[in-house]
Amino acid sequence: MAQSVQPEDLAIQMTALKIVEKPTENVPVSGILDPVNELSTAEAPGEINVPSSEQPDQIPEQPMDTDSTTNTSEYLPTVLIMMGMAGSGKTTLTSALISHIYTTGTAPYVVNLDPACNDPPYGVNIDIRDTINYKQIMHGNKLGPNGAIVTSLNLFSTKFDTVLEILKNRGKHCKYILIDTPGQIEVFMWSASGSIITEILAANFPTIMVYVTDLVGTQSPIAFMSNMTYACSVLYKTKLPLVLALNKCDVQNADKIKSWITDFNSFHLELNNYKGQSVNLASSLSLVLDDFYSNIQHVAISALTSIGMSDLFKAVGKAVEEYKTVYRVNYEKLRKERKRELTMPKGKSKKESTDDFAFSVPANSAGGTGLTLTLDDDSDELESEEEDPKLLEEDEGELDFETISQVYKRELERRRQQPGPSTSS
Ligand SMILES: Nc1nc2c(ncn2[C@@H]2O[C@H](COP(=O)(O)OP(=O)(O)OP(=O)(O)O)[C@@H](O)[C@H]2O)c(=O)[nH]1
Repeated sequence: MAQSVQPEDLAIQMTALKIVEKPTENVPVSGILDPVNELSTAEAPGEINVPSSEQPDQIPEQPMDTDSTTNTSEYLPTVLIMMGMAGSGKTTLTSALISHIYTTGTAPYVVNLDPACNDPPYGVNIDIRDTINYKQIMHGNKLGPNGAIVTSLNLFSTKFDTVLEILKNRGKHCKYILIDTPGQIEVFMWSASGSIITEILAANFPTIMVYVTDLVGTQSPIAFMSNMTYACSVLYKTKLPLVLALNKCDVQNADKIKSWITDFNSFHLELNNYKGQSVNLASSLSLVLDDFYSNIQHVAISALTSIGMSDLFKAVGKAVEEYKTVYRVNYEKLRKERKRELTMPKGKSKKESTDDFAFSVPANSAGGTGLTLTLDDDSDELESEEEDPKLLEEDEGELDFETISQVYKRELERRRQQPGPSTSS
């Protein structure tokens, strides 16, 4: 049954949140300034706890271009966001990637965004579970499991500026930042917080979606098509480069799936063996997905035995190039467009082209139960912010993402001050 959460309750919970960073044994974090001091001078709204017994070692600092507007991500770490259906092998793959990255002589930085997961088999630097008590959220707000995941992510995203500060500092000393996400793709992908987190990351680092597909579970063309439809929605929602990791090749040969991806006819040939309405749908969808396949790379891997890890990293390398030449270029274009609109005199149709602005928070996009972020299309608050000259003076590269975060917080504040049944499931 649908549940609702009083926003004022969540606003109170939000203020008590702390981002906890753990430089773990497995994932040493090195050469970093004292993050507590640094963040306090940076006026970050969140707090971080670093156990004093776990102070990081020193390593020489690498040069990094801090100008986020110039697309020189040479020294920036690559963010890999692990996506995929439940049980596809995201966590196992994250573990395999960590091992592989260690063999190159560097340590990755690891973030867990799944509030409901069991202890992962690797060290995590920032774990949403250290900030949010998922069970408390579920029981305290009378939510179901998915509603509690959405609410946990929404609460966590309000502190993501603190996480970003940490990642920027730690990222000077690592090549990869790995982000594990909940198995419920739609919960992450179609929640406002999922969009905010992904977009903030993509604005600051080369960010690649690694979509993990379970080869065993996608042997029938219908199951395969369902899975690819999900992957396609991730690609078009984020517009980020996507690498398809065909996982579990140790127990299931990937040749058939690869041929379906590369050869339209071989998929249709297989479909002929099936009957029913879903076959027609799969057949029609395959026409659409042909274009999708041409935009992605696919690699057969085994997260369990580490087969294919080198190929996966090669694909990631190409995806980073794509990020720089396609995503980043489009982002800069849209950012300039957005800035031009913001500086337009009042009365002009400044929001005309923002509907298809890839990086804005979609109205009514929070989805699910829990803390639902709903921005009115003609929000006065948003307009007044657009006209705020202070905002216009801010770092151009981060303007849109600052705005998202501020709008989010202000929306919570507004709801807190106007109690009423404004969240719904
Ligand atoms: N044979 C084989 N099993 C695998 C492989 N990768 C993962 N598994 C198994 O698949 C199961 C699910 O793996 P997880 O890594 O937990 O999958 P997940 O996508 O993180 O699952 P959720 O967190 O529930 O979304 C586990 O039993 C793994 O051991 C693989 O490459 N080969």
